[in-house]
Amino acid sequence: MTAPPNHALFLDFDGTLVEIVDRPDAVAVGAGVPQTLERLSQALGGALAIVSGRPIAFLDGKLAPFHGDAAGLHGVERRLAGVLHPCRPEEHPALRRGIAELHEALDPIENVIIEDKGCSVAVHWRMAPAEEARAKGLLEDLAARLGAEYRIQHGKMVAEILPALSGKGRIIAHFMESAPYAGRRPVFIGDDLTDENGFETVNRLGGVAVRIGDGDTCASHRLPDVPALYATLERWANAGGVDLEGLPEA
Ligand SMILES: O=P(O)(O)OC[C@H]1O[C@H](O[C@H]2O[C@H](CO)[C@@H](O)[C@H](O)[C@H]2O)[C@H](O)[C@@H](O)[C@@H]1O
Repeated sequence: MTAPPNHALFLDFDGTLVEIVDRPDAVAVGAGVPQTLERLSQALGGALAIVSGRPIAFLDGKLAPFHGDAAGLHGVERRLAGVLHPCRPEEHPALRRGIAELHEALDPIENVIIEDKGCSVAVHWRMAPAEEARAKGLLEDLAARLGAEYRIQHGKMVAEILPALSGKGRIIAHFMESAPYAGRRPVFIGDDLTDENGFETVNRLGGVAVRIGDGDTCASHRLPDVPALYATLERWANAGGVDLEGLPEA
């Protein structure tokens, strides 16, 4: 069956294109998935973007040789049609000082991980669940001191501080105003709280949201897990585009 050539596809990374693992740097993309993404991107006329909380440089390292459109740090940085708008850590001096303070407070605590992403910072307690309250408390204190230019984003056993003008919904809407996305129907696939904001946007734009795994969601459709997504992407690449028929409802 040939899929109609009218979709734009947005894909989250952690929990969607890779399984959730204990250490943020230990994620691994399935064999052949970057090639599938490349074929699917070509079938969609380039209207395929990775939309993640990770830095774009990290995504590039994990997804090579795929090097398509991407939004990193929940939209703080973006690459569209090969043009990169990077995040600039030097524009965030107060955040940088705050990250140094977080290191002082949290480095002595075993298995709490600080992920410094330049213009944002995530604190992970997956390997130290008893430290959740302390980690969140320190981040909330720092966010309060940083003021209205920053916000907190909660995720799976992680919380992060980001520039306030970030969000997956906002960046998906931005991509949808530009070629080759404009005029297409957006489809966004993700797994986490951070993706619900993107789901709301594609719903508003008449698109389709797909949640990976369990949990309350405003997505209309659901896939059970990462392998099910891999199979779906492969099927779509072979069909020449996104085909929503048969996708389970949420
Ligand atoms: O927007 P995403 O691509 O889904 O990224 C969201 C955050 O995901 C990462 O953390 C999550 O995955 C880790 C690796 O599996 C896991 O150890 C952690 O518990 C999860 O919360 C990533 O490390 C963050 O930077 C992303 O913002």
